[in-house]
Amino acid sequence: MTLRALHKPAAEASSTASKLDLATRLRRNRKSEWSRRLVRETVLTTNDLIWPIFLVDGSEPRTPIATMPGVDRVSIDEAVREAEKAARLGIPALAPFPYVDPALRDPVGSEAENHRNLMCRAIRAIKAAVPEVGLITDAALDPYTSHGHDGVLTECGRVLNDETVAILCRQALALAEAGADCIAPSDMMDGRIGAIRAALDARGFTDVQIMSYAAKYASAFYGPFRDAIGTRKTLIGDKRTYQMDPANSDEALREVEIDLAEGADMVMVKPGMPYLDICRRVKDTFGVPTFAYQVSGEYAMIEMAARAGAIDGERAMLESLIAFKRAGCDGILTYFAPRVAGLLSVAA
Ligand SMILES: NCc1[nH]cc(CCC(=O)O)c1CC(=O)O
Ligand SMILES: [Mg+2]
Repeated sequence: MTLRALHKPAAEASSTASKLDLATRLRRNRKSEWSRRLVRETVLTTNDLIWPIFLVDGSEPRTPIATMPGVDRVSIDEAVREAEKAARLGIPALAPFPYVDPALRDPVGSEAENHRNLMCRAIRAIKAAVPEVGLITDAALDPYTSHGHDGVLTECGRVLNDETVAILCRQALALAEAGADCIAPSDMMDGRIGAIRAALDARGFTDVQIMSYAAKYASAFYGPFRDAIGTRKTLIGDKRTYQMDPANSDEALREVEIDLAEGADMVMVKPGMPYLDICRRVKDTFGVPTFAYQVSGEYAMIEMAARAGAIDGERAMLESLIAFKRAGCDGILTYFAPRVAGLLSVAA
């Protein structure tokens, strides 16, 4: 029986059952699709999407990532195709991440400063072909270090803050020089936003934006990402001396406040779904462009559960993304970006 067949006249539907005397019945506004559309408080649009992609050198155009079904590492040529796809679908920006040849990794991440590295070559190629798609490029050393940390590691296992920030500034300059529109420091060193802003400005890159990974937690949900960029096996220890404790919320506001004072144009909360309370507090407190990263482990949970038949993948994807909008986010970094954009363009 279809839903339409259930729409019987009220008189016929009500009969002997005893009636509650309710002035307000919230279900009235939910009774049909037109009404649900009318009272909907938030919308998800293609303008809300940032699409993270993984780059790799070599002869293969695409290599799969076992823990992220449906997401591949792509060559630079293929990344240009992805950027063209983003433009076609109306996705505003891409966030590329490199799988760096292990032979190029060293303790201080020197390859990050190489103006001819994989990221810089990809940025130039994408910007030459599809200049209208924004490129939001990660500044952090983990793809480039032999130990997988986001900064310089001492022999006794400490990640050095100020030494790392100096390198991040040079990395940011290489990215900006290659044509990056926005630098996204994801390392969680103290003071890096101000230092990167000053370095960019000193070299004339005053229009290059900074999206700060401001409240980034030491999370188990980054597992598949570390497979994608090849740091899961090499990472020594964990990142709890620089990424935030999942138990903290007030501290996230301090992180955001400081990054804004240092010149961040946009801020990010990461991971996403387990941290929607943080998104809401950040948006309510500062009223600045606020983004969330629906990270690799969140993607994997939804996608793998869907492939196993446990949940409806398309609905779970859309529900997870509208939740970010409801929590106050202006946009979401999500591996689902092309799929969602495809759906939204069909719906429009
Ligand atoms: N600078 C590292 C970085 N940048 C983005 C992610 C994770 C993104 C994801 O899981 O999708 C990470 C992982 C980490 O901190 O170990
Ligand atoms: Mg900070």
